[in-house]
Order: sequence, then structure tokens, then C-alpha cells
Amino acid sequence: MTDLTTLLEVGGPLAALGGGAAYARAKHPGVYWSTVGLPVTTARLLSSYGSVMEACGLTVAPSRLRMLAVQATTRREVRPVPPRRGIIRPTATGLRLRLRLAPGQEPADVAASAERLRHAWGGHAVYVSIVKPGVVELRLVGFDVLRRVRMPRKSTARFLKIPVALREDAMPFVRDYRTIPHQLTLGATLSGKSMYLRHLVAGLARQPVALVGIDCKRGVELAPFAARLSALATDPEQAAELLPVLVREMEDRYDLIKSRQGIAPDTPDEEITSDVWGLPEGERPTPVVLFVDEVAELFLTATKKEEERRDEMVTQLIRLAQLGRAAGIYLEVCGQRFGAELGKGATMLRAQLTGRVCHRVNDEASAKMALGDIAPEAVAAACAIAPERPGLAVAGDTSGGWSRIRTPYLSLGDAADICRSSAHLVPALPALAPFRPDVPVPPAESPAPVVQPRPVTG
Ligand SMILES: Nc1ncnc2c1ncn2[C@@H]1O[C@H](COP(=O)(O)OP(=O)(O)OP(=O)(O)O)[C@@H](O)[C@H]1O
Repeated sequence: MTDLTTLLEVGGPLAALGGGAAYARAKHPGVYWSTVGLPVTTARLLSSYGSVMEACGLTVAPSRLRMLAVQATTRREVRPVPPRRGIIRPTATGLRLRLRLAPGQEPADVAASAERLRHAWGGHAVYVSIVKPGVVELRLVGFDVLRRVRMPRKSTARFLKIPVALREDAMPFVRDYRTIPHQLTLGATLSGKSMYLRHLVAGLARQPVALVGIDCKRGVELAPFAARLSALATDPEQAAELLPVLVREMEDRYDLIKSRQGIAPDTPDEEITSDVWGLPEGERPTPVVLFVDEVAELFLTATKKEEERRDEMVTQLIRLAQLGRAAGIYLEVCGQRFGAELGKGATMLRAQLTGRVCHRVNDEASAKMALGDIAPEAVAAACAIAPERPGLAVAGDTSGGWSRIRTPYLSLGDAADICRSSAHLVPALPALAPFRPDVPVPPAESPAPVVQPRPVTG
């Protein structure tokens, strides 16, 4: 998630302020912005660039050479120098331009002025990201892109990289399993967690990946995707049988990697590998993504025996989270809350889930469980999510970067259809075969009657 980590977070607080330009609130904001707002804003930006930069304190004193040159050729006053501006590039949601910073300026200076730039140029929000040392990109977004989410046309899924939602700076939010192997998604009921999972399942379903589900809501969330699942556990008892099988699969994969490392001494360095991705394609095991919906159900116990089972399951989940990445096993954990009150191992497991997505939550404590170790502003942004906007969430990772995101709408029927049509992609994993869910056969169309009924005539 390079984009997210380099994004200097100015959009979050800004978007909460509600945007400024009247045309941002037009009925079809995208159309309105691109046909009318954009040329106006571009002209405003071009004509006011120098003075706005000066007012924002983003200029530096001219060099002595420049001063001499200006004084020698004109009678004009020698003005402070703004950052060198690149070409203004229109986008579907606004425009973007690059600035080359003057010596002594840093990206944080531009980010700190983002609100003033937004106001001066009349957009909904301004986002600043670092392109390379000394160069930043300003992204001026003309309207609230999270109101009615439309994913950018270019955002296509790549292997283990699923564009699952739209960020508030109009860039796709990509769930990249190779960069952030494990993720925790929290949210109150009806906040949009299932929609988020639905997009992930539908995105991964078309790829050569094994999808495994633990859905302790008796399978109501994941059962519709049964055709594409390699394994499904719908209660804690089944989960207790499935998890050790996954741990064994992981250990087998480690053995495979080890056997590769123990090869002849003349093996070239590049063939020595420490994870499945270094294995030759023919030998590489299929990646496994384990979805755990309503994780708290795995922790709840009533009897001593259930407590023992819980401890075992939690230990297995922690092992999968600690060691799974190298074996190509990824965790996608989902729930309403995930705090220390769940008992032994909860915080340890949470710490391993580096990716965090927090939908609307019922209290600040729940937001802190997801985002507390990311940034206090991210917690505040999650607490401000309104119930009228299901699917809106704050996404971050433990490196500290965060952004507001929203999933586009995808109906359960469409997601289930994608899973059915990609059922042939379920990889052969013999260890998981006993856990393969039964696929409900759709009711057959009633055959046409052989004898055509004839109206009774008198
Ligand atoms: N991005 C979105 N855009 C529009 N509607 C959405 C979006 N996300 C969710 N919804 C709607 O909000 C409602 C709740 O969503 P969802 O079932 O995903 O919530 P949930 O957090 O999984 O709730 P629960 O925990 O009760 O199952 C659904 O009717 C869904 O269609």
C-alpha cells in the first residue's frame, strides 16, 4: 500500500469539513465537475498560482542571480518564488499537478496548506502525495467521491491485488495480500463489513487462489459463495477441526521450502528461497486466503471444555498469522469488536493483523481496537462515520498511513454468480477436501406439461 503510506493525510479531516464549492453539491457531481467546474478551476489555478502559493507561505526568497536578472531586464518587483509547477492533468474527478519543491521546502509544508489551497481553487478536497524526493503531487478532487462510489475504469484486479473500494482521493483502495498479508476488518452491525468481504471474495474468486471460510454466523455470510470455497466451517466445532488442517498445510509448505533450501551447493543464490514465491512456478503451492467472519464467536466459551478448544484455536490462528505469509496463507479477519476482553491471545492475534479497516462502530473503544495503534485522527474519523453511509470505512496499516474508503455496491446475487461461474478454479488441495461445502443445487425449472391442458367446452 505504497500510495497510502506516502499519502500525507490531509484529506481525512478536510472531507469532514464538508467541502466548499457549490458545484460540488450538484445532483450529478461527476458530470457537472468535468464539464463546467474543471475549466473554471483550471483557469483559476493558472491565474492565481503564484499569489496563492505566496499566501500559503509556499514560496522561497529568489536567488541572487534571479534578482539580478529581473532587475536588469524589467522594472518589476522581484517576487518570492513558488514551487515549479508541472502540467495540469484533468482527471474524471478533478485534476492533478506535480510541484517541484524549492530547496528548504518539504512535502509537509504543502500538506499543511492543503485546506487553504482547496479553498482558493474551489474544490472538495486537496490531497498531497510524495512522488519522489523533492516532488509532490497535488490531487484536487471536485466533489465527494464517496457519496456514490464509482471505481476508476483503470482499477483492474491483479494477482492477489483486489481493488476493493474507493479512497476519498478518488484512487482505488487495493487489498494487496503480498504487501499486507493479514487484515482485520471491524464494524458494527449494518456498517458494511459483509459488502467489503463480498468484494474480496468476488475479486479473488477469479484468481488461482484457494478460498477458505470460517463463518460462525452459521454460514449466512459465506455460504452463498460455497461453489468457489475450498473449505467452509460454520460453527466453532467445525472451525476447531479445520484450523489444525490449515496449520499442517502451512507446515508442509515450510517443509517444501526447506527441501528447496537444502539443495546442492552449486545452486545459484537466486534459487534459494525463504517463501513460496521463490519456488519455481510448477512447484509453488496455491495461495490460501482464510476468511474469518465474526471472529469473537471463536473466543466465546461457556464450559471448561470449550475453553480448551478456544485456546487451541486461538493458538492456531496466531501461528497462521505469524508464519502464514511465507507459506502463501493469508488471513482476513472480520468482526464487530476485537479487544483484550475476548481473552487470552486476542491482542496478540490482533497485533499480527497489520492491515486495518474500521467501518462505523458503536463506541470509540471499538475504533481504537482497529486504529488505535495507527493514528488518533484515524480513530476520530472512524467515530464520525454516519449510519446513513454503509460501506464507508477508515483503512490503514500499522505503518501509520490511513485513508477514508467506501466500497461500491455489489449485490449478494451478483457476487454468488461470480463464485458459481468460477467454481472450476477451486484448486485441488486434498487436505481441505473433507471441508468442501455442499453446493446447493438451484431448484430445477418445472418441466413443461406433456399434455397441454385444454379448456373445458360445453
Ligand atoms: N458500499 C455500500 N453502498 C451501498 N450500500 C451498502 C454498502 N455497503 C453496505 N451497504 C448496505 O448496507 C446494509 C448493511 O451492509 P452489510 O450487510 O455489509 O453490513 P454488516 O456490517 O455485514 O452487517 P451485519 O454485521 O449485521 O451482517 C446492506 O443493506 C447493504 O446493502
